[in-house]
Amino acid sequence: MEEKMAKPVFVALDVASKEELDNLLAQLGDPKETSIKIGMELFYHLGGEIVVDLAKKGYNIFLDLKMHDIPNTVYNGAKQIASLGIKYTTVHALGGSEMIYAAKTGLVAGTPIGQPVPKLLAVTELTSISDEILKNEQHCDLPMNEQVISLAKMAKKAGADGVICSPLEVKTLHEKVGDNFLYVTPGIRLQQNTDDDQSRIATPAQAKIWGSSAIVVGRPITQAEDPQAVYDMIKKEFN
Ligand SMILES: O=C(O)c1cc(=O)[nH]c(=O)n1[C@@H]1O[C@H](COP(=O)(O)O)[C@@H](O)[C@H]1O
Repeated sequence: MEEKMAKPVFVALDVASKEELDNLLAQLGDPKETSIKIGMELFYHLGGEIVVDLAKKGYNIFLDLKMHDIPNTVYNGAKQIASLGIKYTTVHALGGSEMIYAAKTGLVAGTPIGQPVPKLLAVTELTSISDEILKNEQHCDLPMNEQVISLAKMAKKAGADGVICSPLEVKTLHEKVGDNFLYVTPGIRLQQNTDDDQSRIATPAQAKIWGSSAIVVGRPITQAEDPQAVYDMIKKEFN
């Protein structure tokens, strides 16, 4: 993500079939201008082959499998992921520093010679987690901002290239964790109110102001009447 390049807006392709995927991609335009996120719904259905195909077409791919397991298993999983031609992938920061380091070394070991190593992003607290859930279900004594900062510092030390967090936390993360780290933010909504599963949300313009390195947008694009128009509008608003 060099400074002069447009910052990526990853479209979360959370669809259930190849047909829906093809329909959506046809509406998003030139693969070389399009950043996509493939998550568990599509990957569990279609597997790695579709990822390789899409990478060959030129899409900038974020493969979001949120690994969270013992270090040895994550190392071997990351090694496989690195062979698919993707640019970004995820682990849960709560898996700990040893697991994050294992993911990083697995990615390095599995990347074909001459190819760039995929960027490793550690999910801090999911954007669906509210202050109440953090306190009452995770029994975390820290406020959300501090918990995210603490996980981001740990992930950076362990070898991650960046974190996934809400745009609401990015300004403080720049101050406390540094500018030379990626802050990739889902929880993007076009208005301030939503009645869905997201909790810590912001608009693309706010994400830009607070310094997100990239944003992830699913339903506001995929469920729009004109996904291409909304995608183009969000890219402009964020860059
Ligand atoms: O890792 C992610 O991408 C992720 C982390 C997180 O904390 N919150 C979050 O929503 N996501 C993903 O970002 C996408 C958001 O989709 P929408 O809520 O439809 O915009 C989904 O694919 C989620 O899996």
